[in-house]
Amino acid sequence: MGRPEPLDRAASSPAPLRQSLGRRLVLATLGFCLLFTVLAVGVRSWFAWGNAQYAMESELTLIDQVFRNTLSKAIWEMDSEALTDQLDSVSRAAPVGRVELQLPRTGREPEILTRSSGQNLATQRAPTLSRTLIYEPYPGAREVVGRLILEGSESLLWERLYHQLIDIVVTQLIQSLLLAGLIMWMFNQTVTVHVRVIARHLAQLSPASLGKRLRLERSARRQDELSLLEAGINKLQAKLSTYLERQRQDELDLAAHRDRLAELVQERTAELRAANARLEELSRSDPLTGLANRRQFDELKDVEFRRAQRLNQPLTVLMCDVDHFKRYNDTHGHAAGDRCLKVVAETLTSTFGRAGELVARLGGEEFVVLLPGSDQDSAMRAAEHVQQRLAERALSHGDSPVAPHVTLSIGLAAFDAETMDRFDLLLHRADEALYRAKAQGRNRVAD
Ligand SMILES: Nc1nc2c(ncn2[C@@H]2O[C@H](COP(=O)(O)OP(=O)(O)OP(=O)(O)O)[C@@H](O)[C@H]2O)c(=O)[nH]1
Repeated sequence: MGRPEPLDRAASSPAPLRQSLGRRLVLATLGFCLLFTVLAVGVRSWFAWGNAQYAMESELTLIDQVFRNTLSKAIWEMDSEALTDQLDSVSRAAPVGRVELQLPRTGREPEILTRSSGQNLATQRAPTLSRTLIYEPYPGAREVVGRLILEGSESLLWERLYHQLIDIVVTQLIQSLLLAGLIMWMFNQTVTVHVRVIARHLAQLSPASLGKRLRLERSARRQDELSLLEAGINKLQAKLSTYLERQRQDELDLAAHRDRLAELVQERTAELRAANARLEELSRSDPLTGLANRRQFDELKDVEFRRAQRLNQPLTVLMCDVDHFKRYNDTHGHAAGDRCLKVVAETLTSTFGRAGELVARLGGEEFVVLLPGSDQDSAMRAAEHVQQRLAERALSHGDSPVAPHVTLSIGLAAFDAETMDRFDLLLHRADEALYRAKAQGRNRVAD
């Protein structure tokens, strides 16, 4: 068995990852976190600004409460030195950017005394507190002595916001980065690791390993999309395995059928060959005696004749005819006639059994013997020997004037290269000799 081939060669090793899901998720999370950080910083800064304004307003209120009575008293008593000291003290307070004291004068514009911290900006985003100064020289007598306007220090506001802003940005960034890291770690632990296991499993899959189930290394209690994917892959493998097994079985059955068919074809071919050989033999042999028939004789006679011509070898022909065979048939019956013909055939074949010698039945009670290599004398002796052997068989012939048993008349002709240029002439000579043998009284050999 060779090494099992992966289902798909292209998938045998996973392609290198150009972009991992985890990396994309981290980048997206980071982008989102940065956007979120910017928005959160903006919102928190807005609230921080509001809180700073509120805090500054509280501080100004406190300053107002601290200095209101002493200022009112200094104005009432027209103690300009104390008033100046008080104003300077108020303006030196950190939250105060500018302080203005309006002193009403009868029939004239109010006198305005101002102090600035020197760092105040012109935009006036800082809170402003405006209070009426009232002095009570004795209980129940309330006198309005002026108006105190406290403007907060905007530069201080910005400074405080700046410090808060750094805190906000740093904490927000840390939050975002921690969140992105956490998401990345969780995604890696819960998804990416298992997706890689699935990809590796699929890449190593081959027809031989279809039975190996995919198992994700995580709690079996988890039932989510990855569980669906795991179950789906295992189900698909099982189906594929069944399908391949059935296909393998079908192929085996098909191969068995094919082999059986090939055997049958071989058997039939052998039978046909044998039948053809048998037909061929039948077409070339006499069915009654089994001797060569005229067709086979005609095929071989010319071969032997040409060989005798070429090699200048002797060749003789015996034409044999059963004497008064018609009478034999009439006396003993046709079936006995058949048996008689068989005995004559056996006698001939047992006498002429050498290689190249051919005994054929030309038809009826007429036989021919082809004797290559035999000259006239030896052929004569052989012919007489046949007659003798037939006589020994003593086949009774009840109506033969020649002998009480079946006899043969034989005409003999030898090949003569000078007078015979084709076989028919030799055969004709043998026929003439047979005619002479008959004419001379039958049961003899004539040449
Ligand atoms: N039983 C049998 N008889 C056959 C067969 N073929 C031919 N014969 C018979 O052989 C006989 C031949 O008769 P003829 O040609 O007159 O020859 P004959 O009687 O031998 O006379 P001669 O040749 O002059 O001695 C006929 O009666 C044929 O019917 C055969 O296959 N079987």
